[in-house]
Amino acid sequence: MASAGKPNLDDSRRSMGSPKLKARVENAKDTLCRNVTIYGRCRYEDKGCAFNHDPHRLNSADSANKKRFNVDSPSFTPSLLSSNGSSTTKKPTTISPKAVSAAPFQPKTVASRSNTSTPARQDVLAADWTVADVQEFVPQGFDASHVAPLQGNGNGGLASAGPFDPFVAPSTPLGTPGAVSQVQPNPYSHDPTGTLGGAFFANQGGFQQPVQYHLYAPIGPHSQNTLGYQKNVHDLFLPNDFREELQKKAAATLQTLPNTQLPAQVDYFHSLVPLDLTHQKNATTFGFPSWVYKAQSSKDGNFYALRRLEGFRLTNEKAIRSVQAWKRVCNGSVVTVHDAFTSRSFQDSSLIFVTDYHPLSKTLAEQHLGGNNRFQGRHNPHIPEQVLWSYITQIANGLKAIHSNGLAARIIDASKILLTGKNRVRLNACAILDVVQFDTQRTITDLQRQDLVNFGQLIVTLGANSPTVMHNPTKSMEHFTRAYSPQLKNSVFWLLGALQKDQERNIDVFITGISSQLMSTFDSALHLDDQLTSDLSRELENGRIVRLMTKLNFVNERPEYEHDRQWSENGERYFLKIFRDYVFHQVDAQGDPVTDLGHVLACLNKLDAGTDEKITLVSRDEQSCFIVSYKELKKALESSFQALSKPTRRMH
Ligand SMILES: Nc1ncnc2c1ncn2[C@@H]1O[C@H](COP(=O)(O)OP(=O)(O)OP(=O)(O)O)[C@@H](O)[C@H]1O
Repeated sequence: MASAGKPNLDDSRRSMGSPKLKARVENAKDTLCRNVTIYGRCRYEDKGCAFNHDPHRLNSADSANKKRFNVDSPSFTPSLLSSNGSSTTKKPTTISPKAVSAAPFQPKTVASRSNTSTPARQDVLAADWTVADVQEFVPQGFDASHVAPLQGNGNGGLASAGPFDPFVAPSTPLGTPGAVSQVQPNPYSHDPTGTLGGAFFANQGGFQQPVQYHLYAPIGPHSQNTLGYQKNVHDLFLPNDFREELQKKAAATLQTLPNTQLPAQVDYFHSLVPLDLTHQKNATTFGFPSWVYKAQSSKDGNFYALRRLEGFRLTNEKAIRSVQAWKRVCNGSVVTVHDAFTSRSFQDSSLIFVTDYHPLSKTLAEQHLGGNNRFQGRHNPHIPEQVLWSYITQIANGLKAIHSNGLAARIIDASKILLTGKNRVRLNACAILDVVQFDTQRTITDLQRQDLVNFGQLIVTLGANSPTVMHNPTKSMEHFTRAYSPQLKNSVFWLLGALQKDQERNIDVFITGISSQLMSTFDSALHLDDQLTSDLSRELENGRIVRLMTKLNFVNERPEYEHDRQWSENGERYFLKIFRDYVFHQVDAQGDPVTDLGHVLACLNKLDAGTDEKITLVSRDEQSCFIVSYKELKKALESSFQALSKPTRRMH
């Protein structure tokens, strides 16, 4: 009930000189910092955090301090509790002060993903040789788990390597001392420890308390020419096409193939689904027919791509050891290699390579050349120069990582480069020739120069939209010169001449030569990053609101409490019941339902934030009318939910 005699306890409007505020700052010293409770320590302890960081000091404090955990406690949850905000024309309603101690919503159990989706490993079809069998010297205490992402994550899995934020002092060591230098921390990644991502309890970092979670600040980029009335509900959520793409990728990842002839188990993989579009045996690339499958790992429950080389017999155990070096190539332009082993699961002797799986990816040949020589007559659209430069930049990035690891890609072919997103390419099927043609006499420098030549031929082939264009080099170069800028032509010519010994030609020199194009591709990547951040911020609210609605629905309309006056028709639950009508069941002047998503989101956000704004709630029979603040509703919801979570507290 809105009691006239009580002061208005609206903190946000208080002046700094308020005696109550001063008392709060005093009290903070006696309040254990919530960062200490949650994380064990507060990184702002020496940087001005006003709260107490020594639990012992708190324990020894006199009992008067304990009394300070009351409505004035400067905690994260708005804890002002009084009957000042509500009024009823029928019966006075108060909220129990116990609501103040209501804990925040925590899901009770979190099922481990691998526990639910992963059957136990069965070692019935053990392989003859695996990379893991053949131990190799690993320099400086290298920990493979730091560089082996389980799924491609767009930045080559660096997120798992303990990214480094140059603006934040690290709270934990970045990795084992002496970790291999190739595993560079990504300065653009977010703090994976979550220490900054969660609620920020101390009065630090410019946050005002309470944090106004219901305030929306749209993050750019914004479309320039839209007026207010042109906005619609889609502006609040992920763009439809992006959502659709993510859903299709998830569906492809989870696809299974019942009644398949494929083996049920290949070493530690199961649920194989073929990814090849044709059943034609093609041994041109590797010297053996190769097949690609999606499969789920029994070790970690994740999905991988398995490439099988049919009929391969391993004669030299050192050959498969060469894959160890590939496991260390962790780059956004290379499909990460995880493992290799021989297997008899396909009733033959096969060599299996395990790599990242990129759902719904196509090869560049499928995208631009009409598949593998199959539809040569088909007209393929011309690839714009900017797209070619983007491919060149990404492939150069991949080659740089490969060459600086002392390796060579050996296959740079349109049929072995994956398009995993819009204009996003990754070198695939690396490592295979290192095993299959282990006995090659060519030096690594020679193979790296050959990579550059293959790279040049790939660009000419793509530029001409024809897989056979390199059969007639003069004609193809003439075409390329006509269709593209001199800078692009010169770069490609330089690559094609990489085997000439006249001058030093390596990937570093090439990258220096195309630096202006690197900047433009980098800028596009930054724009994409901005766009994705903006899209992500729209989704930010959804998670919170789902949790809030879940809580509301837990509390409202429980049949087992139907005759419990304490539960549904009395006290705080009654507010919530009428509040539910206020949010979802409003009708307009004609009695038609109001389905205004904006109203729902605004109400729920205010509820989540516990604002001081008051609303009028009218019961369905129009006999009761409450004026109640969101702050009180929030407390009512918290305490009702707590009562549900703790059965012993039930009132019957
Ligand atoms: N790591 C991967 N993740 C997802 N899909 C992949 C992966 N590797 C290959 N694929 C898909 O599997 C299919 C077959 O790949 P493959 O490399 O065998 O190409 P191909 O066009 O069949 O060439 P070839 O005729 O030489 O075998 C392609 O559609 C490709 O997009």
